[in-house]
Amino acid sequence: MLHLDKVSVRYGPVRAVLDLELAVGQGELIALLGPNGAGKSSTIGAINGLVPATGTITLGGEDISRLSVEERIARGIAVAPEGRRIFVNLTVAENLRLGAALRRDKAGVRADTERYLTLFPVLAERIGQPAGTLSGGEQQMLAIARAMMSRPRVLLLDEPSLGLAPLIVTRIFDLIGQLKSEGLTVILVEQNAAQAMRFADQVCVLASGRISYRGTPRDLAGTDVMKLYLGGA
Ligand SMILES: Nc1ncnc2c1ncn2[C@@H]1O[C@H](COP(=O)(O)OP(=O)(O)OP(=O)(O)O)[C@@H](O)[C@H]1O
Repeated sequence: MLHLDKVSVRYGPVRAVLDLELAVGQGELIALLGPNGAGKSSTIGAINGLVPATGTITLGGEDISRLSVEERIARGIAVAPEGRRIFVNLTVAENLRLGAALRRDKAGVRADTERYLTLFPVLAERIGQPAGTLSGGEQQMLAIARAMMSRPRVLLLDEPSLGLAPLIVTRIFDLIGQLKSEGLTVILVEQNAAQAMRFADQVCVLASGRISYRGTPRDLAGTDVMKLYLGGA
């Protein structure tokens, strides 16, 4: 579904991502782990087009490397960014509508709105409230629902657990697991390795812009990577 070939990101003299190779199949979830500054967010930015990158990115066989952010959204790439970045002064309903801004199928947008309000009932209860009045967990749910409103084939999730209580994190990962079970392809940047492993088909550890480890969650059991990220589990 999504393939990265020799993708690199530079910020002036800083080499944030170096010749990254990544392949994710339809309905797969790949977890990107790694310390602060490893290049995880830059990788997400390279895929959605917000960060200039070299190399080749293909989606369903089509080269999207030179397309704009909007063109990539139209082809099925959506991001729920780190820090959520919802529009705090707009209502929940308005945020959801913006997620579907590039869609012309009004009936489909209505049906998807219903669907995500059913999947995230707390958003239905707060549909007319400014998004800034939602709790952190609710804002994260809104960020995911807003991203899903563009009907993505690939959802990029940047640290969905950041700053949230464990119970809320579990709830959010349950929802991510459900979307994956419906065929969504997910690239997940996450510090909470235990949660990321629940649904991951592949785990990649980035260090200084390169992949230092790649394997299935089962391969990871008992390795140093596991000790580093799961405190010796
Ligand atoms: N806009 C920018 N200008 C210059 N350097 C940047 C910029 N954005 C990121 N960097 C640098 O690129 C490297 C990778 O950053 P990136 O945010 O991709 O890492 P990360 O793995 O997502 O880290 P974190 O877990 O802290 O979010 C870091 O050294 C960072 O300082």
